[in-house]
Amino acid sequence: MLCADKIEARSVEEMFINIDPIQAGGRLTPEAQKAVLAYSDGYSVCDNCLKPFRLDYIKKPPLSEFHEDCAKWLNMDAVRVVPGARRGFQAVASTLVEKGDPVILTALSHYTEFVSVEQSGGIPCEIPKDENNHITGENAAQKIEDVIKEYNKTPSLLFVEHADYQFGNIHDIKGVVKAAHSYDIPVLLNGAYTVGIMPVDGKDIGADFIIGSGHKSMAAPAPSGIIATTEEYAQKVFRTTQAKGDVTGRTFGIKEVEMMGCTLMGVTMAGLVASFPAVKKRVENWDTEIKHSRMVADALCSIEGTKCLSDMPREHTLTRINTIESFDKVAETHKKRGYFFSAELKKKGICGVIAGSTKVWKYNTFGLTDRQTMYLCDSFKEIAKENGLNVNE
Ligand SMILES: Cc1ncc(COP(=O)(O)O)c(C=O)c1O
Repeated sequence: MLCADKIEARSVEEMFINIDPIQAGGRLTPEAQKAVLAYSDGYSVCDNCLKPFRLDYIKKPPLSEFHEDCAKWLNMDAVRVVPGARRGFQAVASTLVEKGDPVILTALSHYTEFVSVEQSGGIPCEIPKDENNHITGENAAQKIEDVIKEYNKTPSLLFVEHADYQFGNIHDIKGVVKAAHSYDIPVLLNGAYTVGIMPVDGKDIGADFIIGSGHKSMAAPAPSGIIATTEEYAQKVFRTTQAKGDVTGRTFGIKEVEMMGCTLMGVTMAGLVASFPAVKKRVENWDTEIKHSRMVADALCSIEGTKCLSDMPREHTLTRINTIESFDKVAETHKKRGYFFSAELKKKGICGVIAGSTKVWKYNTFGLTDRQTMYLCDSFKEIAKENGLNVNE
């Protein structure tokens, strides 16, 4: 059988409440699903690529408008699309980091940030998290001082997560930016878990770069994402090519080096653009998302022995939970061992918790309705009670 024959219709989103920590913000809107079908061919958004030949100038479909609107929406000066947040990190690091430069990351940085530093030959230096799993301006300032002393060089870039992938905590970004800017270090804000799900105001935050992930948080197909920056850094990161053919003398005009000319030429671009109006609207509902997240965290914490490892009350929809003293105790004697938990959730139509996890695990409530949220709370409590755990109602 050819592997292509094994790709079947995917029913997860229709049949289950999906609380997978990385999938919640990337589910397509109906508009994006329609656009994906319409633009399923290879270079489909390039039908009307007229002079100047570059993705961000295309008017039909309205890609140039998307670039402008997206920059405005983030209160930044310029935006480009990239195949995933990681390619945004790569473009910035490749522009600003020289071999041997120290680069500041954090103890909660994603591996793709480290890899982008590695590709550029930089030396990663981590800001430690504090006892509350937060990255603070104070710790950032201290780390910068230490790094300058150790390497006798000012770091060329600082990465910080707006909301981190481990705890879903929101960090002291303004404090970190203030510390970095007092040493003239540009700041890249990793908005993989914020751009597209909660309001983000670049000028207010003061970051030099904001990176978003389309498939994680902008209801777009993978791999997609955006890189937003200021006028000053747009000149650098979006510089155009100087390459020249030495036989024919050809030049390549307005193609941007870090974007390799053009980036998202088909279905990913169409999906990102089609979801954008709904994405802009949904960030305004962040208060409701937080209310839902708090309801679920409270329901889980009402189960005796369960501890929320993320900030409480929740300020984000991604949450890390410790059930070593609750569901894992059940797993010790259950005939399905740790698999009992995901199996019971599945019976109730809930998926997204890694099968076998009963110790420390993550979930994401983003996008659930009121009814789904209440159902999820009740389901966790029911599973607890049915397996002999105490629930504090
Ligand atoms: C915090 C964080 N940053 C960046 C990424 C990479 O994003 P992308 O897949 O869009 O490149 C991830 C992916 O899991 C992530 O969790």
